[in-house]
Amino acid sequence: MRIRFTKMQGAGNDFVVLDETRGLLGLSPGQYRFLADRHFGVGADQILSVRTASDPGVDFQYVIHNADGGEVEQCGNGARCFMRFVREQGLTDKDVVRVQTLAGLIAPRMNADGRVTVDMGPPIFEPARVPFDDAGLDAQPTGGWQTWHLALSTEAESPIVPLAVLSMGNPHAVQLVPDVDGAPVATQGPLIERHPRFPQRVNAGFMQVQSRGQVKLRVFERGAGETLACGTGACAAVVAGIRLGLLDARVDVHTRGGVLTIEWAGEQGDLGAPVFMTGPAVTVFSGEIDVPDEG
Ligand SMILES: N[C@H](CCC[C@H](N)C(=O)O)C(=O)O
Repeated sequence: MRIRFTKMQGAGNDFVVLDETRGLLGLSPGQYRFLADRHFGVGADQILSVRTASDPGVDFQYVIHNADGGEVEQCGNGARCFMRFVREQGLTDKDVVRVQTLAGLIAPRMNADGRVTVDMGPPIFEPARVPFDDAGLDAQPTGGWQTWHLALSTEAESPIVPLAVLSMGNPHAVQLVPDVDGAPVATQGPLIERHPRFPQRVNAGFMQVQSRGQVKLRVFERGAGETLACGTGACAAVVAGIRLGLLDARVDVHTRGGVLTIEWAGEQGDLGAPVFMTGPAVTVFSGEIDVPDEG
């Protein structure tokens, strides 16, 4: 099957974007994996599908697949690229669009400076909704909130890691590190991602707090490995930092691929306040590719 695609990136988190507004391609997990493959396909962290929405008042549907072919609920950097794509492709002339995702409605806005701000909706803290299996565990009071001290393997000398656990529609486990560049992302990332207490796996964040308004972040993403940036990961890390009493309401998140600005009013106690993420969205190139039928 020959398909057209657009390659995009948001702070170095890269995507293959497919316009399915005129008909669904019906791709299999294997075909998504092929498109994401950096040697045999196009290469991307996620595949984003742009589809029409059925509900009145909703402009588009946004479907996300990780590089491993699995469909997921949300992708923040992808939401910014989604906004740039629908404008550049002439699918809308609106400055703000309402987009239906598996995680619920989001509202990306194209700013005059070319950056995109997305209302990512409110964070979710209930363990069962992350989902996180907290059976038999005691949350450890940490700052103004809590962390969960998880052994990363059954071996005797396994590290015990204090994790802040929450969801942005997709699951996140965030830990504080003194130096993000020296953090054990490659070793602990996969162990956290597939930890048995996360029944749908989890994105593993490593956050270095530099001040109440500046952090550095690396994320080992569920289904993609370490990416240069993770938008929902940046949202989750800042919300966790605010709840732990370490951050103010507006934070610049320095990732390996660029800077994202996250704002959350939850510090004033409104835990249901939406999280706003602002950052870049870049079109790299468009092309066509033959996708093998078996995928
Ligand atoms: N790996 C994530 C999906 C992509 C999220 C990330 N690329 C972002 O910008 O939010 C997950 O499995 O939940």
